[in-house]
Amino acid sequence: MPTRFDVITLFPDLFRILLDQGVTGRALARGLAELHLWNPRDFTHDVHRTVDDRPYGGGPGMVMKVEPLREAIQAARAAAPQSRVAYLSPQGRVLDQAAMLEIAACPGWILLAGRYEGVDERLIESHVDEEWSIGDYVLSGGELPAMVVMDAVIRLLPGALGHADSARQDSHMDGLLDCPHYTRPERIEEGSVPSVLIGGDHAAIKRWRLRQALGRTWQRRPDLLKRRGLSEAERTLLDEFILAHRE
Ligand SMILES: NC(=O)c1ccc(NCc2ccccc2N2CCOCC2)nc1
Repeated sequence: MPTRFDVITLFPDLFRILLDQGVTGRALARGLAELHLWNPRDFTHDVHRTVDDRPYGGGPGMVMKVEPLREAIQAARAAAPQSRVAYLSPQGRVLDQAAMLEIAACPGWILLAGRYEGVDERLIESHVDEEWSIGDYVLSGGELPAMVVMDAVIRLLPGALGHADSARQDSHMDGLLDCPHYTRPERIEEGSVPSVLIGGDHAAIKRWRLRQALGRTWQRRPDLLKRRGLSEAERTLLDEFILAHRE
C-alpha cells in the first residue's frame, strides 16, 4: 500500500525536485509512494483567481483566503479519504526522527504549504488536523518544509533505500548521531582510514561504529543521549571513547 502525499501549494513546480531524481524519485516511480499536487488557484471563482487578501487589523503582507484552501482540501480529501491534513508552519510541533516514523506509519497525508504571511486562522481551526514545524526558523513558504517531511518519510518506507539496513543506520536512528564514514583511498594527505575498518573483524567494526556514534552524540548532542539512555554495553563503549578522548 503506497504512502500517499497530496500537497496543496501555489508552486507545484517546486516539487519536481522530489519527482526527478534520488531516493524520492525512484520511490515515486516505483509506486512506493504517490505525490499529487493541488493548486488553490484552481479553486478560485473570480476573474483574478484571488487566493490572498489584506489582513484584518492592518499590518504588512497578505493572508491566504479560506475558501480556495477549503475547496482544495476538500478535493484532496475526496481523492485521499484516509489521509489526515497537516499544515507546515513555524507554529507547529517541531519534528524529529521519531515524529517522521509516526508520520510514515500513516496511509497518507494532505500537506498544506502556506505562503504570504500565512493562512486565515479559521481554515486551520476547521480543516487542519496537525500543525508541524521542521525547526525554529522562518522560511518564505511551506513548500520546502513539505519536501523535507516527504524526503525523511519516503526514506523510511520499506524498499525505498537499496540496502534495507541503510535506513536503520541513518544518523538519528535509535537516537544517536552517525559514526564517521570513509572510502578509498586508504592513505591520502588528509590522513589514513582507522585500521579497524581495514581489517575484516566485523564484530570489532560494529563495536567501533557504535562507540563512535555514542561518543559523538556525547560530545555534540548530550541532550539526545540523556533522552535516549544507555544499555550497560553502550555505557562501557562510551566510557572507552571518553577515556581515549580525555586529553
Ligand atoms: N519552520 C517551518 O517548518 C516553517 C514552515 C513554514 C514557513 N513559512 C511559510 C509559513 C507557513 C505558515 C505560517 C507562516 C509562514 N511564513 C510565511 C512567510 O513569512 C513568514 C511566515 N517557515 C518555516
